[in-house]
Amino acid sequence: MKINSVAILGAGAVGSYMIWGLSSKKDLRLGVIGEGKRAKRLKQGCFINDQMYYPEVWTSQEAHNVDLLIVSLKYGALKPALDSIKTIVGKNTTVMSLMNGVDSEEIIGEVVGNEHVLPALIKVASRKENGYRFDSETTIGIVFGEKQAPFQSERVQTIENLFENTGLHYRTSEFIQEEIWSKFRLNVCNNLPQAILGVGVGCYQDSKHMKFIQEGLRQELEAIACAKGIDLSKVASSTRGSAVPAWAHYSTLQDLDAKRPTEIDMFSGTLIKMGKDLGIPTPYNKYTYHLIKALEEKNEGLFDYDQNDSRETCAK
Ligand SMILES: NC(=O)C1=CN([C@@H]2O[C@H](COP(=O)(O)OP(=O)(O)OC[C@H]3O[C@@H](n4cnc5c(N)ncnc54)[C@H](OP(=O)(O)O)[C@@H]3O)[C@@H](O)[C@H]2O)C=CC1
Ligand SMILES: CC(C)(CO)C(=O)C(=O)O
Repeated sequence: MKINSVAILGAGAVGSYMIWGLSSKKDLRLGVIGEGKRAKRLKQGCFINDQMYYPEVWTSQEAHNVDLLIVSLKYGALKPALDSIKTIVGKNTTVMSLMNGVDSEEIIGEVVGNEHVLPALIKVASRKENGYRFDSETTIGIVFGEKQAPFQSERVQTIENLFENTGLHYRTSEFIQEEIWSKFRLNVCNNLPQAILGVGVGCYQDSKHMKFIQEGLRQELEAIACAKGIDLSKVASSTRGSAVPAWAHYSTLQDLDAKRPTEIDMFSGTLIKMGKDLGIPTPYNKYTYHLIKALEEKNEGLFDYDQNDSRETCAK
């Protein structure tokens, strides 16, 4: 088996890493999904690390039964794109979601069948800056694998062959669910408190208060993982091996800074729902969820009160 065609749904920061790597692959049909204005823009090329790339631009129908579909959407765009994913996936399509969080695979699996979905995650720091930009050398890259044996399945080997000699960094894992949850822990514990305070990631080392909040989030997440049978001790700590400068802003803070909606529903929102189903209290996540939602409202101008606003709210 060989992969002859790959479609990328979400040609943003993560999608650009995949376009960059897979464009070097001879004999591969590489397309990005886009319709209307987005298609028009994508046809002008994708500017990545100071170079222009021209993947084909396909509608969902044109991409039907592609060998590999890579989903790299923001969480808020996933549900609106499910019809498109359903159209793209054919009998032979494998779907790999590189989205953060722990439920994109399940959401996609519900509409296309879980047998099409190969669980995965990506560790990359890619950002919108004169096109998209990342450091390919320091990128940890894609981790993927079967949920159960045989781990070296035909589709795993086929994807390894696809990524070979592309410059993409990748590895396979026999503990993919734990790997995904470990990345989730990294995001929930590091992205969220710093996003509320609006400071670099060094805050967890420099402030015992920030560390305290981080710990609260971590304990709730680990209790939920444990109740779901996810043994996080099976994978090395996801923070090990990736040096991050103290000033670094993870994606949630980047979203707030750019006045974009965050993916808080995918982080604390999912944990709150899971906690409710499992009878596990999640007060740190609830507080964090509502504060980040309120910061989104602040960005939308909800609290732009002015001196002429005559409404009275509470007593002095
Ligand atoms: N950025 C990073 O370094 C990392 C991000 N992640 C995760 O990866 C996921 C993607 O993030 P990121 O790449 O940063 O997000 P971006 O916003 O950069 O990219 C998402 C892309 O999806 C496109 N899109 C939205 N809806 C559709 C649709 N219906 N059809 C086709 N394209 C669509 C958007 O196009 P348009 O702009 O036209 O709306 C945009 O280009 C998130 O879950 C994130 O948490 C994981 C690791 C690192
Ligand atoms: C931590 C990082 C950069 C790792 O890929 C990420 O996922 C994020 O910023 O949300």
